[in-house]
Amino acid sequence: MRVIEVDNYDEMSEKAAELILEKIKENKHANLGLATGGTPVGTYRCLIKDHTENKTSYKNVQTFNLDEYIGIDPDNPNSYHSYMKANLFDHIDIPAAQTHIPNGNAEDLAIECLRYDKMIEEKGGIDLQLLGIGTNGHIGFNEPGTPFASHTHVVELAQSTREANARYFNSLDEVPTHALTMGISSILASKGIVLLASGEMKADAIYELLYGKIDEEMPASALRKHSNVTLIADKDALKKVKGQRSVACGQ
Ligand SMILES: N[C@@H]1[C@@H](O)[C@H](O)[C@@H](COP(=O)(O)O)O[C@@H]1O
Repeated sequence: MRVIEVDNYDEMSEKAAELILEKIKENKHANLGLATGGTPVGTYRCLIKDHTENKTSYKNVQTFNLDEYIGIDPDNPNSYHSYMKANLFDHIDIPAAQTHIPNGNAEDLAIECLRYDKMIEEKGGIDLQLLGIGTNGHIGFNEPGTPFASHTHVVELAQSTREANARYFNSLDEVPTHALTMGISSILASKGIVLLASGEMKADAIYELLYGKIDEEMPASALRKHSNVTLIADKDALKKVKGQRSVACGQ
């Protein structure tokens, strides 16, 4: 795993946007895997700024989001559909039909999961997957204990995840209990992965990711099985690994 240490959130966001833009320059038909949460908002802001100033085009890009809540309307301001529109899609030239997000309101969720994986595969797979990390090490909505072999599936959210995400809702009761998420195996199928982490809150998870066991109880540790992962983390997120950086943290 390549580790890029940056000073703060803004530098992390700029670096991540740079890697995404490099990918689009290399291949204007790039398939991008996108994430939600607070962490990638700055990256999306940098992409929007670049689009405005340098006119990088997304006309041929396809995007695939990691996850979506079950049981809230796509128009609900807290859905990941709304998040993606507000934070990125409404500000760049990507055609709506090329933005893909699991449908948490599908009549048959099992069929929706199969459809989503099949669609990603049929479109050639993901070239670059952007990821955040939960304080308990979750990626997407893959909570501790999720099999590494999992594909897109329905999950029951951990109480700690619901509490962490309650800041976006009026109350904890409003936070959905379930979600659809790409599985660990779907994530590992990406050709390249960029994981972002900022702030002290993520320091334990980053320590475990780099130095803990590769274990299903720590979902992000599966990333150590992938040969092309870049972690961009700020000083606060890397706080616990200081002095240990010479230890190999690869596969
Ligand atoms: N499903 C998302 C994850 O994709 C995200 O990585 C995580 C961390 O969120 P934040 O970036 O706000 O810390 O939260 C949510 O649960």
